[in-house]
Amino acid sequence: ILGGSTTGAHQRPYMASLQVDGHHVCGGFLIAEQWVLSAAHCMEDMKGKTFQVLLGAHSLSQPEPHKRLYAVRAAVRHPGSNTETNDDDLLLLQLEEKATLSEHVKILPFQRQDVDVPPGTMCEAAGWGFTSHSGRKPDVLQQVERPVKSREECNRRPYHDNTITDKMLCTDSRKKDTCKGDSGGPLICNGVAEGVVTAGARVCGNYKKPGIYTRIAAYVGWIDGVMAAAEE
Ligand SMILES: NCc1cccc(Nc2n[nH]c3ncnc(Nc4cccc(O)c4)c23)c1
Repeated sequence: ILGGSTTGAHQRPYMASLQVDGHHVCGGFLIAEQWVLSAAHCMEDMKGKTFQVLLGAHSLSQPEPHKRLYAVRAAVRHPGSNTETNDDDLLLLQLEEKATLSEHVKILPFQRQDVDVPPGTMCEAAGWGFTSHSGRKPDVLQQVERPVKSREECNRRPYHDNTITDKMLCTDSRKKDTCKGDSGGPLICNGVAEGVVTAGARVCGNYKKPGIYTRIAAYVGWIDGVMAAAEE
């Protein structure tokens, strides 16, 4: 997160850190007791390594009473996701067991109505991604407030030039923005998860490349279907 601030400890108890070999690689968030939603691109540089999901954390390094690493029973990428585009950039992670919910570990509701967030709506992103262009990694959770930018404007040059589909949304990225390591985290508008951070052009903090998010409401059928199928 560029240009943001440290979150109050455990004020975002739905946040997940996706870890490979004990290192934070992506964000994610708890959408059900045994399910974390994140971004498919987070699984790209995995080379068959194993994911773990850290819940209940504020600091990535310090011992905290409610921090707990969960093994992943299943990782389900959206079938439309691929390395060439930002399309369908969603990943569902089934935890090895149900998360123990508490004041520090909670489910974040997501938007189920497939209606665009009005441009200008102030939303929040959070994560443990880069806090500087030089690649500084924070130890504690960061957050930033960003206004939604209309798809019509976001699709113009010099912005994203017609690559933003109806299943994506944009936020202004002037100085304050998401960055490497924030992928997979939520965009929260009025207390509801509306988007999932996707890297897009990978540029951070440049107004010419607004932040891009996958619109969760456009994938409710897929999300419910994957979770239901695992219950059978
Ligand atoms: N703001 C959009 C966004 C959301 C999530 C991730 C990303 N960026 C990135 N995703 N993956 C990456 N691999 C390498 N470098 C990256 N960005 C980068 C790194 C240092 C300085 C800088 O200005 C930008 C990214 C960008």
